[in-house]
Amino acid sequence: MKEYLLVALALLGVLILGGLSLVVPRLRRRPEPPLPETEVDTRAEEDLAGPPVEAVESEFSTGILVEPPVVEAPPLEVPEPTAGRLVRLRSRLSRSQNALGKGLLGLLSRDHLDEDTWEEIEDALITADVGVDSTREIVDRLRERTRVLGTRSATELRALLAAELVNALDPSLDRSLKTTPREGGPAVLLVVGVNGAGKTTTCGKIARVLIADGHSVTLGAADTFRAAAADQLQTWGGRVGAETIRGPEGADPASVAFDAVRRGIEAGTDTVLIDTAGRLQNKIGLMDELGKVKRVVEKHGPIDETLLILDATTGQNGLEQARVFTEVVNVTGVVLSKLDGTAKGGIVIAVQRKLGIPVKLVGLGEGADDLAPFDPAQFVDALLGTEPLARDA
Ligand SMILES: Nc1nc2c(ncn2[C@@H]2O[C@H](COP(=O)(O)OP(=O)(O)OP(=O)(O)O)[C@@H](O)[C@H]2O)c(=O)[nH]1
Repeated sequence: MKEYLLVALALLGVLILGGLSLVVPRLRRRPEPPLPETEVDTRAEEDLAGPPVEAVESEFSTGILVEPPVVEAPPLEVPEPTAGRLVRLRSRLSRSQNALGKGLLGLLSRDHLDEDTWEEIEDALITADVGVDSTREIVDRLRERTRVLGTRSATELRALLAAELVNALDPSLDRSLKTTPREGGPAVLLVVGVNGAGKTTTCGKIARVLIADGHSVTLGAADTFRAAAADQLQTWGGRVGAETIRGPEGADPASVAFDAVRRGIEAGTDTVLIDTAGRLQNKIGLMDELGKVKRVVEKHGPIDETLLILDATTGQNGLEQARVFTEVVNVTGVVLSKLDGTAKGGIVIAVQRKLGIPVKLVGLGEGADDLAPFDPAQFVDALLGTEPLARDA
């Protein structure tokens, strides 16, 4: 019995060894799976493998990494610096320069400044939309100074005229934009004005001005009346990397404005810029809507700056509309858009004088960087077509 057991065990051992010798070479010969070559193969493998895990470099790494396809975002634009823009864009004031500057300088070059000439000077200023009161003041001062100083040469007269125009623009006014963030929150800028004045375009340009000056910006598309306005604003923002907060068409502008400021706080942006709708049929409607936007935004904190966009080509008519806005919101600065499209650059003087609010920026074209910080002396030089040195002489 014992012998049978030993023989059976020996046979079993032989069988096991024989079986192994058949299986092991096959395992050794088994080919490596092919490396994925196409994106489709890779995707299929990834699908089987489950969610992707971070690649870890190890001794087992094949060294072949298959990069995911790269979707190229359009490169962000770098807006032009704002310093010196008015000087660079001075040729855009050529219409006004031809009508006002050349005319005035021609009159002042006459040999004899008689009563008729002074009247013609007055007419030229009034035609250029300087406004009757401002014109009288400018001409009276100019006459007085000419008499006292005994000025005769055309160059001296030009310098005196330039000085009076600068004086009428009150160079002491603070024209800086209040864009420095407050503690715990961004600075908030509200942009108001009638429809077509160039609000959305100017909002986009202001965002670029701020970004050029090193600020981060969140845009609020609270002009929910015109669906395209939000698209337009988003396109402006996208070009310089500013996020745009928008609501559905016809949404409550106040809630969009509120969300934009909240987003600005969360994202830690420096400035929130809110575009509003101006398409309101009457003063009551305007008061209601803008008043609500203001109240709701102020739940986050005070509004730092309210900019009124005025179309320079509407001249004195625009001033009446402007007054309505100043009654509803506390306008802290005026942006005169489309100054390139008028021969009546004198409107800048009238606007400031009538509204008592500084012109802070001027629009000088449809290009993205055609918005310049306003500077009275540079503006007058551009308007008269004189070089700064001639005025200072
Ligand atoms: N030439 C010139 N055109 C300008 C200037 N600023 C704005 N525009 C043009 O004015 C037109 C109206 O501008 P929008 O920004 O759409 O005006 P809006 O006030 O937002 O209009 P609504 O959204 O309808 O209320 C556009 O064709 C702008 O390109 C400027 O400084 N110069």
